[in-house]
Amino acid sequence: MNFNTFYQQIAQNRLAGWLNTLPAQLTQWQKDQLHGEFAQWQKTLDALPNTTPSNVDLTNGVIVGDSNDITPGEYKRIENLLRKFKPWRKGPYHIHGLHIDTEWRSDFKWDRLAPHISSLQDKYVLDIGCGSGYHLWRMRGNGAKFVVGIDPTQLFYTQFNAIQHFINDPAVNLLPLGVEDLPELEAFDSVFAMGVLYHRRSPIDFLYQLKAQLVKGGELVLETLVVDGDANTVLVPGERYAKMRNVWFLPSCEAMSGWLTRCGFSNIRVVDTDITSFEEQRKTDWIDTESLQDFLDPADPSKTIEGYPAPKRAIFIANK
Ligand SMILES: Nc1ncnc2c1ncn2[C@@H]1O[C@H](C[S@+](CC[C@H]([NH3+])C(=O)[O-])CC(=O)[O-])[C@@H](O)[C@H]1O
Repeated sequence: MNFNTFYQQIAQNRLAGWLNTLPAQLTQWQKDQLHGEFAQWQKTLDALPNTTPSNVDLTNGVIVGDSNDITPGEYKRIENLLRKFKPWRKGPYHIHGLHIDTEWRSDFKWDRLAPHISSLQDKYVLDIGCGSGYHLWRMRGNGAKFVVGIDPTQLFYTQFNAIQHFINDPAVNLLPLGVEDLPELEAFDSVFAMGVLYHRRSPIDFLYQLKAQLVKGGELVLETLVVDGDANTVLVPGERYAKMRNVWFLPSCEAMSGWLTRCGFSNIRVVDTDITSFEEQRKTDWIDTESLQDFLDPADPSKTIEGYPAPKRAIFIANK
């Protein structure tokens, strides 16, 4: 929980303006965290053994060393400690041969979008709502110069730090912030916002917040739940959608493209649509909670348990 290295880095780069607001925010955040489960997780992080990975592969996955780099005792210790950070939702991670088989195959999403995005070589990249940061590592593997993820969920921040413990790459960072905490940085070449728009009560304001992080001409990669329909179709579910409470707006692809146009984005493309499969989201022994199978109607998996269309996701790419 020491952000000094991050501050030193951004003082030297185009994010320097962020130093006007960020240290005060993070100092306040740190004051609020010094108790309960989070304090316990910090102790668990401190107990992780230091290792020297023989290789770090962020191109084909997030693959850190292999089991020959460590003793069987260290392997067991790493496994026991990392299991304390369940549920592991986004991944998978391979740490010295230990396969963290997460609920989501986040690599599937990466494979769907990777052929369509601009090269991240030497780019500044921001991932809003990055979860445990799986895609941050893949962005770095794609050549990004400096990667920042933000996510306000304490557990995901902790999981990121567990992976960072083994990779130790100062160019990849996760800050425990929400999108609403960001000033208008206008500094990132690419901004990713995946799986977040439907959690926002004001999706148009959210799109403006994303735009405010991009340099002129920069690229937005937005992934969200969509429904079938025309430019005027938007589903606002009842209290729950697929058992999730905080789901607000599910537009059709046409409606979503219209919102992006209204917010001043150009060159808007839908590069992929995909119905979430049981291969991509499923229960594993790295989560103790329910998963997709429990969220769909057992008699008709094309519907959620509430009777809405089952989760279908689309990837939009646009420029500022
Ligand atoms: N105000 C907020 N600001 C930023 N993030 C937030 C906020 N509120 C919640 N989140 C975060 O947004 C993420 C959404 S999950 C997508 C993960 C990844 N992007 C993925 O594409 O796999 C989607 C899902 O599982 O429903 C979570 O990690 C929240 O903590």
